[in-house]
Amino acid sequence: MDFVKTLFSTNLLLSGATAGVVIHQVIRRAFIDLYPFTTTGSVAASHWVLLGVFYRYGEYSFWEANRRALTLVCYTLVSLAVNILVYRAFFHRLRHFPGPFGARLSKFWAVWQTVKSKARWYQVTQKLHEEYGDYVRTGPREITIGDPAAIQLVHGLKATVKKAPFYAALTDSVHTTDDPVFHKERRKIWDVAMKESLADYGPIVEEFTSILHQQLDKSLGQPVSANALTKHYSYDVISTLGFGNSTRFLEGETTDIAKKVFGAIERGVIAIGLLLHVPYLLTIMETFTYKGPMGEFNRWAANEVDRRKKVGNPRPDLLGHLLKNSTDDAVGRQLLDNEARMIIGAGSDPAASTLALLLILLAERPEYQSKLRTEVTNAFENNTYACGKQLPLLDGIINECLRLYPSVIFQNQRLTPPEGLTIGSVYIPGDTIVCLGPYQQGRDKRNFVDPDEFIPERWTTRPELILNRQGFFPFSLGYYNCVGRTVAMMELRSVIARTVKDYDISFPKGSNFDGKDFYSRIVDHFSSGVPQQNVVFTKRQS
Ligand code: HEM
Repeated sequence: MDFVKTLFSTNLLLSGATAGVVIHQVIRRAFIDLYPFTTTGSVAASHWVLLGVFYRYGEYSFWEANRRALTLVCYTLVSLAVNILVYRAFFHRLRHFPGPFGARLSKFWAVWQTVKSKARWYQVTQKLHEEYGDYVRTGPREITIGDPAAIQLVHGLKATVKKAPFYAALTDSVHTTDDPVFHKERRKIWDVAMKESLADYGPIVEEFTSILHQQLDKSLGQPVSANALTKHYSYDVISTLGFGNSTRFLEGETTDIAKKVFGAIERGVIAIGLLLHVPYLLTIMETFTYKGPMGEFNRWAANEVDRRKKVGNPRPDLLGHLLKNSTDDAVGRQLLDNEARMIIGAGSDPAASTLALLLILLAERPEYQSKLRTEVTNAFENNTYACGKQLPLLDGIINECLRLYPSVIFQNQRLTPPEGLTIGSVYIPGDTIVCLGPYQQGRDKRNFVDPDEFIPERWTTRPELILNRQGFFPFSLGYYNCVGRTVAMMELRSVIARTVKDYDISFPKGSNFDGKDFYSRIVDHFSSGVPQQNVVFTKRQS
């Protein structure tokens, strides 16, 4: 009975309802969801404070004081939730933007759409643009933009936006930070590291392409997984460029630890694809999985940093530069561990996806293999090819692959400055997350003629098929663009040029490859996940 009396106490009900209104007004513009532990801690702390107040100043037993404190906290939370939902639905500064009703209320709507679309959020946003236009509200404080006029304002060098809270949800690195000052300082170090070693990276990339070919020679005429082959290649290359220590996947001499680590990365990116809509869950996941599924990866990266510190490296590597430029304390050490993981995560998956797609696109189009072969053969000097070298059709094929299927398919979320952002006649209020991605722009009729068609000539002999070149930014743009772009292009050029020169690429006999179905199954987990596909390599007579 006491319990029922407490539960229906008018005083508690009114106090809770009022507290909900007040708290909502205070936190309305803040990203409290970025601090899940502080938020949960504050709720728990408020229960204990209220218990103390009721016990000390009210004439209640401990258990009654506890009941009243709990009831008041619950009423406050319910009132807060109602306030938040009503405000988001009808009074929010983004209320004039069209979009599905559920998206106004919570980002869990986007999580649900991701689940329903089998991790193809990029297809969901594409449909939303068709239904609602260029500016669609995809979250309580999020707008997805399809308007090409916004590209430079969101990603260009003069953009006033910064990285969105998603980036701050993960541990600090050059990529995962929303602090522009920290990013600028750290990015300078990465840029110098890349620039100083570029000439040394070329021969390393070529060496691994030779190893890849040695492996192909062992399985000529047999089905080979394009996904596994390119993943092994990109892991081996990036672990050597990054740490001076190849994972040796291509040669099949890898360790169990490396296998476990890279299995953990694959599971990790799937979780990121789902949870990037709710960054606070990413923070929680990262905290609790340090010793869990991703723990193996974290420990491996930390060991690599230790090993690299001890042994030095006669070959130039990225970590060597970062070591020289990080403080020798706990903060510097943590940053190095985070960036060691970054090197592998950012450096392997996107390059592997693009390489796999290039092999599949070429297997589908033997006519491009023969055109490319002519171009590449003429570019060989003394029987060698320098992967830094641009070739028109080769780069056209790579560009067309990245335009149609960008391997970082994430919409590069940004946050508008407090004064907001104006694009033509559209005003987006301050502190809004804006999403503008390479997939949607690459497929836009305002940027490309026949945008869904694979036409490499638009980059060579048919420039009239490109209406707005700015619509092509698979490596992003501006200050936050890809630091590894040149290395990535070296890998793509080296593998594709040399493979097409020496091999015919085809699908296994009787496989009836259905391109429309295959490409529609590409999934979106920050980088793109390419469905499993076998290809066959046949050696050409030189
Ligand atoms: C085909 C291959 C690749 C593609 C398509 C690609 C694409 C991108 C894109 C779109 C971004 C911006 C992401 C964002 O704004 O959240 C990015 C950032 C980044 N990429 Fe790449 N990338 C590739 C390969 C590489 C390689 C080989 C490395 C080498 C380590 C690398 C390192 C990075 C880093 C460190 C960043 C963060 C840069 C910053 O925030 O300042 N990427 N990449």
